[in-house]
Amino acid sequence: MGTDMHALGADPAARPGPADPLNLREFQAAAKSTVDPVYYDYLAGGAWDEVTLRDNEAAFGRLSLLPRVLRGHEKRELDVSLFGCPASSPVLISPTAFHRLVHPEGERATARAAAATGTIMVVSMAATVAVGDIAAAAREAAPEGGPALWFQLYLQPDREVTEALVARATAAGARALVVTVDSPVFGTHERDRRNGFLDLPAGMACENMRGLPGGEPDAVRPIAMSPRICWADVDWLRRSTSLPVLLKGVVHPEDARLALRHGVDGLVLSNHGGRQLDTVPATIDLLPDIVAAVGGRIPVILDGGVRRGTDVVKALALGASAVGIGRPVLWGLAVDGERGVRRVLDLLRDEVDTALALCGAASPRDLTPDLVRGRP
Ligand SMILES: Cc1cc2nc3c(=O)[nH]c(=O)nc-3n(C[C@H](O)[C@H](O)[C@H](O)COP(=O)(O)O)c2cc1C
Ligand SMILES: CC(C)CC(=O)C(=O)O
Repeated sequence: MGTDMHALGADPAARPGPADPLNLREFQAAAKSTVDPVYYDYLAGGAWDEVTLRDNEAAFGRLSLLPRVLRGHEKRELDVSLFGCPASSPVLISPTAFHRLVHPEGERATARAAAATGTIMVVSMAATVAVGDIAAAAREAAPEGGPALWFQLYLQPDREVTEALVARATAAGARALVVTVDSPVFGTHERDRRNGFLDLPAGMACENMRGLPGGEPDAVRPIAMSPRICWADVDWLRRSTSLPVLLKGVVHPEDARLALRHGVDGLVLSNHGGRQLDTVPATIDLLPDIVAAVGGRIPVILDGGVRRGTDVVKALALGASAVGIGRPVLWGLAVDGERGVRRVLDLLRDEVDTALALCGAASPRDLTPDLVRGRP
């Protein structure tokens, strides 16, 4: 056959075996069959009726792509640079808690896969491996250039505790702070209530929360979600670190404008994968308004429901600088540890590459809003 049909098959080492998942959905199915159903429900679930959870994915399906033709590009360039971090694709790893629930290596394996593929990983404050150990694992996998890790933070009511967390992340080499602001209280996950999943199993803990000020040297402090947190806390953080500060979970255009006024460096447009306030719109539906509010002054990264290269292309065309994936990384990790996460990242990168080519684009910069249409 003259075309490079199934180019993946060209390299025997990269060729998937008959049972290997071929796309992110197949990874989800494979994860579901291996992960303890209680933990699977924790990963999969959303808040209350899970309206937002479903809509994040459904909304991508309601959009069509209208490609351009005859553009004469030979190959695509997927690299992006965000806050001085070069990345091999516009897809980054959104912060998710508790990776050791699905694989004994936990965040270490995820970080190795991220480093090996040149992917930015946002480490969750609720990681089951300490950020310093995650960074060490990433350095082993890709010694040159240092790990492209960012650190996700819930601002703690006790500023001394937040300060200690920021100091740890900075010492580990984190290149940006992602402050999650959609969680003044924890959303209600009824699947977890029904299953009685209220705490981590013995031997697992939020390692970043160990030995913080005000506690015993080895004690693990609970993560506080506090409705008292306000813009003054963002101002304080902005003053107390030289790292870029992003806010994750801004969905209202007025808050996007406020973020600019408070000197925030970037936004992650996110509804927490439908796990906080239910019935918030799908993030892809909110993107045009947030992009308009920001007016190109800071990058907007979108997450929620990204499962295909076409989803990535739609978000970039509508003005996102990059997208994040949450659950798919955990599916890859559950199925095959570091290799599984690598495969998830590689599959999505290949899909983005093909979708760009089919849209007549040579890079994310060529994607414009006219390529996206609402379905009639
Ligand atoms: C199991 C799980 C744990 C999560 N933990 C965190 C977290 O610790 N901090 C945070 O800001 N967001 C957390 N999120 C939200 C993700 O960062 C992200 O916004 C969401 O998963 C994106 O949607 P997707 O899973 O559809 O890709 C979590 C999501 C899941 C599914
Ligand atoms: C431990 C939690 C704070 C993690 C989280 O954000 C989530 O499960 O959605």
